[in-house]
Amino acid sequence: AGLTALETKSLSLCTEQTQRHVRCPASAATQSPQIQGNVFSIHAESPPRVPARENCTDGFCDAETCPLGSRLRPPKLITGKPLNSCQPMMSTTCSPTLVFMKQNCSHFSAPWSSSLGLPPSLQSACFRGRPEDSGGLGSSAAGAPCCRIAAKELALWRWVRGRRTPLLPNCRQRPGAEEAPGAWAPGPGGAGQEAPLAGNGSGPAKLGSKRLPQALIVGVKKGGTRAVLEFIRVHPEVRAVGTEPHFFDRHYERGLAWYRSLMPRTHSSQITMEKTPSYFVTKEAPRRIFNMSRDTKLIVVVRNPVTRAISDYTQTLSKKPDIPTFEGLSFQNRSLGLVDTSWNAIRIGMYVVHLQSWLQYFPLSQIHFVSGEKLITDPAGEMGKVQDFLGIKRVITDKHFYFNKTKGFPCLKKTESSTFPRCLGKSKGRTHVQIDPEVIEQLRDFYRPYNIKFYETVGQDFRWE
Ligand SMILES: Nc1ncnc2c1ncn2[C@@H]1O[C@H](COP(=O)(O)OS(=O)(=O)O)[C@@H](OP(=O)(O)O)[C@H]1O
Repeated sequence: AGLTALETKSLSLCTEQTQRHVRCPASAATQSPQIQGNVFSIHAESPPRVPARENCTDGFCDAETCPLGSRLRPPKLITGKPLNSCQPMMSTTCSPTLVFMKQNCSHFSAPWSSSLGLPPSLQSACFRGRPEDSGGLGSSAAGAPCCRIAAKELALWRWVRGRRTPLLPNCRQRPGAEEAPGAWAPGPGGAGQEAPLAGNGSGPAKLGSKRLPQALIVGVKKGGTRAVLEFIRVHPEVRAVGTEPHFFDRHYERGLAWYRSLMPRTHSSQITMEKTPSYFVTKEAPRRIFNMSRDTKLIVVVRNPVTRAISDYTQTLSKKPDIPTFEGLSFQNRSLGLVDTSWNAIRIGMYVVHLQSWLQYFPLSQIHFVSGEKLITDPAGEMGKVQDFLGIKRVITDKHFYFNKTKGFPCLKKTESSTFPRCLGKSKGRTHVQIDPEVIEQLRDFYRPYNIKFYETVGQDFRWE
């Protein structure tokens, strides 16, 4: 069974940019293959900026390094390449479907291509994936040899065929492995409401609709937001966007329909979520979120603001080694103890200041504060409270976590998409730069009144002193 002309073309429509983002599975997961005229293409818009591929590792993308818009480059047609030399093209294959498959690829073991019924030209272009292609997700990378690229191609192939073929018959599939919802999603819908899929009761229709989120993790940067999102999405009643959409801060002009198109498909009983930590310090975000829905539940992961600032600085330093010292940036006048509140790393930690904007639109009962510290020492306890807040059964419990000594953090025994244990990526749980203890003391003094006011406002003592 050879590919039709259309299918052949589809494989040649890949972009350089997408290749660079091949490690951004979740962001890609919102792209949708589209048939445009006679060719296969990607629904695309220009990105605000393009992160380097190496900044987008582990399937977890940092806000700064992997903005959602970055993947939305207009596709370039790669011409003149014969199909049987398309390995690089395959690695640039450009759709959500494809990248989602990456997550499942550890469920396959090669050889797989012959089981696909692909033509020999395509089979020869496939290869056994390297272990790191299995998703690069911490300890799960030890899984079966995996064909990330092959898996993508398979997904594309299946998508083009317009049906969901059974998973590879000759491949080992781990029990419990399941395809991510939204994997076979069509292009972005119209208005901001639900977008149910047309269907005949099989395939995508089973996956539900794209809905605007009912709950958001709005902050704070470096508080532990990724951990909360990855932990909560294990819950069967929660589906979440993997990358940070930055809709309410950077992309608001794109409209709710665009935003909704990024969402995973959910059933009516499921909660759609996303996390973008910068919302918490974005002046317009509370009003914009309120305008989307006044019932939106808000989660804020807070952490000792001094440690948070150092974490923030450590992250920036890892990308820009030439920046001034933390000590230098923290003060307008160090000897006078005058802290520079215009520096974002400092300003973000003045939680009570930012909270005021939220309280103008949302009652406190609609905002849940997670302790970033307890999230590390007692993840199940903190996640229990998150589940209560979301009004869902306490499914995520102690038995979902184990402490990974190498990582020094709690990790998941299994995830939403994999039965392998998984820790967060390298950018989570970094060793912090050493800071002059005197500066730390000065910053503690600076934050104390803000912290106290914050505890009073939210009725919770986070014990950062
Ligand atoms: N289980 C687990 N594994 C790894 N890391 C964990 C975990 N729980 C909380 N944390 C803490 O999360 C901090 C990163 O916070 P965020 O995910 O909010 O960062 S970001 O704003 O999205 O960049 C990160 O900060 P650093 O330690 O400074 O890197 C971690 O301390």
